[in-house]
Amino acid sequence: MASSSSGEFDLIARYFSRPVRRSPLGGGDDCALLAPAAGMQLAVSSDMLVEGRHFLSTVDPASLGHKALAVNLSDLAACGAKPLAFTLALALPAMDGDWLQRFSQGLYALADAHGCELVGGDTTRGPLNICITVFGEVPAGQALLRSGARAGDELWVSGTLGDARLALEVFRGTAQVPSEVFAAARARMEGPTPRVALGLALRGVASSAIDLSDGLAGDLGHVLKASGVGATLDADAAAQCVAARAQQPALLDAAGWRQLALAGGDDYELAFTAPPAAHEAVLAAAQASGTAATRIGRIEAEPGLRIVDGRGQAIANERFASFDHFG
Ligand SMILES: Nc1ncnc2c1ncn2[C@@H]1O[C@H](COP(=O)(O)OP(=O)(O)OP(=O)(O)O)[C@@H](O)[C@H]1O
Ligand SMILES: Cc1ncc(C[n+]2csc(CCOP(=O)(O)O)c2C)c(N)n1
Ligand SMILES: [Mg+2]
Repeated sequence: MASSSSGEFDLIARYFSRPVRRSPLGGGDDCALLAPAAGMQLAVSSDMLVEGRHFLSTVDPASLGHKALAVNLSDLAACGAKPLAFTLALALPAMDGDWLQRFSQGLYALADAHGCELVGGDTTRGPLNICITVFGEVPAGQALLRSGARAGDELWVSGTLGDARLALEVFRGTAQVPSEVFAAARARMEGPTPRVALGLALRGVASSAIDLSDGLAGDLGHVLKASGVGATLDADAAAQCVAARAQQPALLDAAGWRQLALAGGDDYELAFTAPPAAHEAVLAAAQASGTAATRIGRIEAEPGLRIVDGRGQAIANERFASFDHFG
């Protein structure tokens, strides 16, 4: 039922009603209409951001708008899907024009960069909460899945790991780092880059993929389970992917860097597998998409995740717990 004030509809009209060009119908009716091209499947994913749990109340609203969409686009990237459209469900404690202006700026900037149109949503009063559903398209049967890893495949990760967690620990007061290290880590925490171009380039190359949100070790476990395989993961190779390490190598010891890389969370990178014969094709996909790709292990027939150090020795005395809302 409509609210008694017209504020809700003014808000939607002012901040979230740009005309759509690629979809047959955007917001304003009871449903939006999408028209994926012939032969394409729709890829659909939802991610919610809750104040205090996914972001701090002090975050710049433009960053929040960016991140709310980025974490969703990251799921499309993991499936090798091309972004088409998204919906935005928003609970707001109050009507704050300045906040909404900046939030929508950050949101639309990333949406425009990916040709992904806002086609509808829902707006209500309540504790600050942002839920986006993205729709992408992928040629039928070509989506990258968690279930495709095979024994003998190489295991790869894109970009950098652990820096978002480092920034979170600084905000929590449990870590102290030089200001330039904090600035870079904070940018990764508040402004992740969804690896959409890499996901597209990995279609037909990667055997499986997942995006990393809860932490590499835990998220990799989903791939292993879905694929019915195991893996050996070189924790020190993964730990080389922490960008802060290049800036400040002595900040942590080897175990500390491994913790950030394997159990940091909030990375929004892709972990993916590919047969050794596709090694050069993976490097070409990484180069074509302007994203680093690092080999961090191998898929094996024996179930379970075996975490080793750079010399191949088992690491048994470190726990790599992934983020769990109810854990
Ligand atoms: N409330 C729900 N109802 C139905 N399915 C759900 C629900 N919550 C999660 N799922 C499904 O469970 C799976 C795991 O959900 P999760 O939110 O952890 O996704 P993810 O991609 O692994 O992580 P992230 O949300 O960080 O992207 C997904 O396939 C998701 O669609
Ligand atoms: C204030 C604050 N506290 C903690 C975190 C870390 N964090 C929250 S949810 C999540 C996993 C992905 O979420 P989901 O599984 O819901 O998609 C991570 C790593 C943060 N970013 N901000
Ligand atoms: Mg995901």
